Amino acid sequence: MSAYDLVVIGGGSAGLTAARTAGRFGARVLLVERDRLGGDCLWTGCVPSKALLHVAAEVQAARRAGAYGLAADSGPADLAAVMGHVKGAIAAIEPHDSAEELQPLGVEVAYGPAVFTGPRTLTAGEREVTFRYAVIATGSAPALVPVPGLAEADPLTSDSVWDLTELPGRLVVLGGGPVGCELGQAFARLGSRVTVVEALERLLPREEPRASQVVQERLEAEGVTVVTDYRAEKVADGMVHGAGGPLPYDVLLAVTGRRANTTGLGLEAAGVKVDERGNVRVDGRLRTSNPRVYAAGDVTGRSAFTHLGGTQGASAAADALLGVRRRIDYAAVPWVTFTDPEVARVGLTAETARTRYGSRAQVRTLDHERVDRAVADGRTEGFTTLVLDPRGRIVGATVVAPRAGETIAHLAAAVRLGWTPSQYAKTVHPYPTYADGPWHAALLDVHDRLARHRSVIGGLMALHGRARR
Ligand SMILES: Cc1cc2nc3c(=O)[nH]c(=O)nc-3n(C[C@H](O)[C@H](O)[C@H](O)COP(=O)(O)OP(=O)(O)OC[C@H]3O[C@@H](n4cnc5c(N)ncnc54)[C@H](O)[C@@H]3O)c2cc1C
Ligand SMILES: NC(=O)c1ccc[n+]([C@@H]2O[C@H](COP(=O)([O-])OP(=O)(O)OC[C@H]3O[C@@H](n4cnc5c(N)ncnc54)[C@H](O)[C@@H]3O)[C@@H](O)[C@H]2O)c1
Repeated sequence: MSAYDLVVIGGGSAGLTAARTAGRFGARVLLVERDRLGGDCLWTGCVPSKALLHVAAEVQAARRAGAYGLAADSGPADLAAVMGHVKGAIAAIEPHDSAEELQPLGVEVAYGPAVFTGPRTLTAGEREVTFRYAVIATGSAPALVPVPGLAEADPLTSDSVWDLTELPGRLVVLGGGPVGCELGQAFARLGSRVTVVEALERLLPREEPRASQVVQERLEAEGVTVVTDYRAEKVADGMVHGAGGPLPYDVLLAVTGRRANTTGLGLEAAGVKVDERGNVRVDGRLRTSNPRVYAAGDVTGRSAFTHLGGTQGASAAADALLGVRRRIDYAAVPWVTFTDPEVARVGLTAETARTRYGSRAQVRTLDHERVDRAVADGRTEGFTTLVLDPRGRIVGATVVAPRAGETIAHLAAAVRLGWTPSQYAKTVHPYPTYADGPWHAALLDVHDRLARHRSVIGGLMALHGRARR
């Protein structure tokens, strides 16, 4: 039986980062992967989706070229060529996540499913292993909602959509969350007739209502049919059926959420408990109910993003091996939905702030008609919202704009550091960029405060004038 300081189960974003971190500490580390290193992000998530969105954006730009006197091509794209670009991006990134890259860090890789056999033992494929600590980083998988006929219709999911070789004619996307909106827009731009169906009253229901509205208007302007408040009741005869009428499809894509991968892991043998939603239950230090076993990434239900999964993986490894407690400030973790325009957020929405602070919450919104870069690009539909707590600190922000994902990083720092808008505004931002949105939103607050303290400033000016006389 081989013994390790740390055994990491799952070689996705969370597991790879946990293993690399532990390897850098000089620990004896085993990473167990049942399939292929890289996980969801590399093979079926972030990388393929962003590569697809890139091609779709280029196709969209070509379609608009007619407005500037160039011959615009309005036919459908060649999906095989598009997927060639997607696979190229995966192939270029794959080596960074490989066993060869891990080896110099002292991380061993074993292939096969990991199954706990006791609180400090597991099998990794054929091997029996003991560990001082383990990190469960087995991720999540697409979950089908229990709609009669849906499973039988064998819809595509975000796992299998990458195997398409021909562009769907009529594509119905069940689920208007980030995956549904990103993929729905991409396929529409490539030439499919897309219907995005959302059970709740708006797309991207976790975001600011205005962000949902901007995205819906954009999708509709690009030919997508958006159906909200629609509960699918049955799938039969090539149609989704619900109170809103039948929705016929050639290809059905079900992207209605995900479920943690815990089946067959032997969690009971390890004394690891799951919560009522099937996620591995963790405390603030990412320890499970077995203090020798940690969990990180999607499997915890406390992360659905690569950057957060990685951060959790590193924290879990440092906590286990060094006793270093790195509290993750979840309130300051940004995320982005990569539609066009992008929807980027950190922290509270205006509504959650009002629920928490009542009327003492303050909200500053700047329309991007006031952002010169947006005007130059013809992209003034976006906006920036800053949400302030009663002490005037930035506790939330939403940016809707092209490249909002780049803009949100500085706002995440502001939330983490508890900055007020005036502290944020002290950093000079380059002109003309979309970062002007948050900067000017912060300046709005500064100017408002100046206006409210006009008499004090008047007094100061008078004093200064007298001193100079
Ligand atoms: C379409 C799509 C687009 C996305 N886009 C983004 C984005 O733009 N930005 C972003 O931040 N996030 C994005 N995400 C989310 C992101 O992909 C996930 O949050 C992230 O990949 C989760 O990482 P993880 O390490 O927790 O799990 P995973 O990456 O799923 O890795 C888990 C690994 O564990 C292995 N495994 C499972 N069970 C066992 C077992 N018993 N034994 C051994 N190995 C096992 C699996 O084979 C897998 O390799 C997207 C997701 C989807 C579906
Ligand atoms: N850019 C990113 O960081 C990114 C991109 C994609 C996905 N992700 C993450 O991956 C996870 C999964 O994303 P997702 O979009 O699959 O799930 P999700 O849970 O975020 O969204 C699913 C949507 O489907 C809707 N829905 C549920 N049942 C339905 C039904 N019967 N009919 C119609 N609609 C229904 C839900 O109301 C919800 O809006 C999310 O947590 C997301 O944050 C991140």
